[in-house]
Amino acid sequence: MLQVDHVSFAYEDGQPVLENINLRIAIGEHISIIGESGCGKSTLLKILYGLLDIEVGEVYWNDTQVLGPAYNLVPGQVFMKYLAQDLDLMPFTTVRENVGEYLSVFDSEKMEERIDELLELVEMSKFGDTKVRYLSGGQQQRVALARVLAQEPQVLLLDEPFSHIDNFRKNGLRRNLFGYLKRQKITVVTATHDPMDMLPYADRVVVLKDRFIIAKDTPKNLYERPQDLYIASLFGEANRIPINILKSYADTKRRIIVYAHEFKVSEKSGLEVVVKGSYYMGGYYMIGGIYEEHDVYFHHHKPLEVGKAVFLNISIETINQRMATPTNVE
Ligand SMILES: Nc1ncnc2c1ncn2[C@@H]1O[C@H](COP(=O)(O)OP(=O)(O)OP(=O)(O)O)[C@@H](O)[C@H]1O
Repeated sequence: MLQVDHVSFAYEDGQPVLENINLRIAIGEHISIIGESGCGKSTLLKILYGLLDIEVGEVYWNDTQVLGPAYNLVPGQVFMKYLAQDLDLMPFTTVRENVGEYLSVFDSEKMEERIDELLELVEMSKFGDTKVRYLSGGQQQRVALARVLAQEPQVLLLDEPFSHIDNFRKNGLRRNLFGYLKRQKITVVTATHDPMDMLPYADRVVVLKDRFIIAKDTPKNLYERPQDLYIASLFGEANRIPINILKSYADTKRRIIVYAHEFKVSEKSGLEVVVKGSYYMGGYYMIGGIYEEHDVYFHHHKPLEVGKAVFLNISIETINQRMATPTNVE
C-alpha cells in the first residue's frame, strides 16, 4: 500500500502548496489526481516519488518510508517510476536503445522481445531504429512511457501522460496502457486535466483545491454527485441552477449542479433563457444563454438565434439525483 499521512508542503518561497494530505492507495489501484492548474498535482507526485523534502507528514510504500533528497544520494525510489512532464529521454540514441537501457543484456533475445512488446503497447513499433531527437513530442511521450514500463515499477506516477499525444492515438493508447497496468497489478497515480484519462479507468479520483484534498471517490460518484461547481467543471461545462426555478415547490435557497448536456430545450415551459451565442462542438452546439443575469450553458442539436428566448428542462431523475446528497446542494 502507498500511504500518505498528514503531508503538508511549501516550496522555498514559503507559500503553502499542500496541506494535510492523507491517502491510502492499494496495490494495483489506479488513482487520478485532478484539480485546476497550479493546485499542486505535480508537487504531490514529486513528494510520492521522494523528489522533495517534506517537513510535515510521511509517505510509505508498504514498510519503506519514502524520503526526500536530503536523505537520498540519488533522489527517487527503485520500486517506483515517475514520468514527469519533461521526458527523461536520450535524444541521440534510438527508440530501442532508450526503451532497452534498463533491461538486462544477459539474454539478448529476451531483451529484444521485451522491447518489441513495449513498443507495440505504445504503438511505436515502426520507429524502433529512429533516433529520439527526430520524433515528434507525442512520439517521444510514447517512448518515455515504454521506457518507464521497461523498468517494471511496482508504482507508476504519471504526470499528464498524454498531454502531447493527438486525439487520434490517445484513446487507443489509454486503453492499451491502463489495461496493461491493471493486468500487471501496477499501482498507478496519474495527475491529469483530462476527464477521459480518468472517467473510464481510475478506481478512485482525488480532487485537490486550494492546498487541500476536497474529495476522494469513484469517478462515477464524483461525476454524478459533484459536491460543487469546481468538481463538476473538471468533468465538463456545468451550471449551478436554483432549484425553485426547476421545481416550483422546492426550497428556494437551494441550487443544484446541472451539466450542459443534461438540459433539454423546450419552446413552452421551464427555465427561461435568452440566447447569447452558439458554438459548434462537432456532435452538438454549445449554447451560451442568460437567465436572471446568470450565465448558463447547454447543448442543442442546432444553433439558436441570438436574443431568442427558450426554455430549459431537466429530467426529474437528474434533479432527484442531485437533490439526494445534501452536500451537492448549496
Ligand atoms: N520549484 C518550485 N518553486 C516554487 N514554487 C513552485 C515550484 N514548482 C511549483 N510551484 C508552485 O506550486 C504550486 C503547485 O504547482 P504544481 O506544478 O504542483 O501544480 P499542478 O497542479 O501540477 O499544475 P499544472 O496542472 O499546471 O501542471 C503552483 O503555485 C506553482 O507555482
